[in-house]
Amino acid sequence: MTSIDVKNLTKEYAGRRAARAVDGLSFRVEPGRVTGFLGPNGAGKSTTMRLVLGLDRPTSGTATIGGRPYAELDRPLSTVGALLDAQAAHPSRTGRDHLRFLAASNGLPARRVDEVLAETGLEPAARRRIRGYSLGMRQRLGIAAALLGDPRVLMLDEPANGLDPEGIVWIRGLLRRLAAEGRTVLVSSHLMNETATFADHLVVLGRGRLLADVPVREFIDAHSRARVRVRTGDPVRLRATLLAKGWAVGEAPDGEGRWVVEGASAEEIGAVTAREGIPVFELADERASLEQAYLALTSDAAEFTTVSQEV
Ligand SMILES: Nc1ncnc2c1ncn2[C@@H]1O[C@H](COP(=O)(O)OP(=O)(O)OP(=O)(O)O)[C@@H](O)[C@H]1O
Repeated sequence: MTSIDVKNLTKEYAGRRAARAVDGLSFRVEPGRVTGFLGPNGAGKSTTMRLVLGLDRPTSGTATIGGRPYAELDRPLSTVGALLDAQAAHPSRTGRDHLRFLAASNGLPARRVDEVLAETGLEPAARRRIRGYSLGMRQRLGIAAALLGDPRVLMLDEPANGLDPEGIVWIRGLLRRLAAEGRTVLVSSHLMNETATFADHLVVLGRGRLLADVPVREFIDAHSRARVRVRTGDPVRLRATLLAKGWAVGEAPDGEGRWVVEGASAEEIGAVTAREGIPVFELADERASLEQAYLALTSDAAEFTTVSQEV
């Protein structure tokens, strides 16, 4: 089983303000699931990926793939495939030549080029020069390159960037399939709701530190409060009754007489309104989105509370 292990990893960049891009970071990325790697701009996601791939040296700590540093892997492209910068391919080459070059220089069979071109839907553009590729096509080419060695581990930095809606559906399916095949899949993103559509697990960074290492569902439950949406024929009495019971009531944005009650369940509100004889036309639990939970966690940068899960 090939996991990514980051232990006490720290990276300081020399400069005017010696900043810690990564600060004492420890987490493990497990095989067989998609791990979403989240955090605001500058949180340290790309730096962490670069350190795992041996593209940068850590100030302290270790990053290993299957227990070994990247530099010690015998056939790196067959162990880990990465998409870091979709602009990295040479613009005057065709997509196919770019992949052929990568395959030849890494001792990979040429048939893999056709396989990954088919996998990423790039066959029609394979003989065109990369300079004419759209951002979405460059992303697909970067993903094709990552898949070339049929690796057990994939690390993709914002793979959905520039993809059209069809491309987004495609990448979701691809990520799910790669995980179902038992591969280790780490995917960074800014888009929380998007990440929830494909990730099983989350690693969240803030200012280079670990904020959360949890299953997606547990993350939402831990960081969002229950709330209920209720529509009534007697809003004045409903509001007064709920406030008297200590619930926070705010008017719902639809302006059609629906109220949102924070920190309550539909059962609780149903019981109260039945007891008080307040007519209720609608009553529903609302699920807080991952976006809300994520913002709640990262907005308070001072509160670096770590929610970790033993693995
Ligand atoms: N080569 C470098 N020299 C100096 N500082 C750097 C360098 N690379 C990154 N940093 C700094 O390290 C911090 C982390 O950046 P990083 O790119 O890893 O974050 P990120 O989470 O990937 O952000 P984004 O989502 O914006 O890509 C930032 O403050 C950034 O300015």
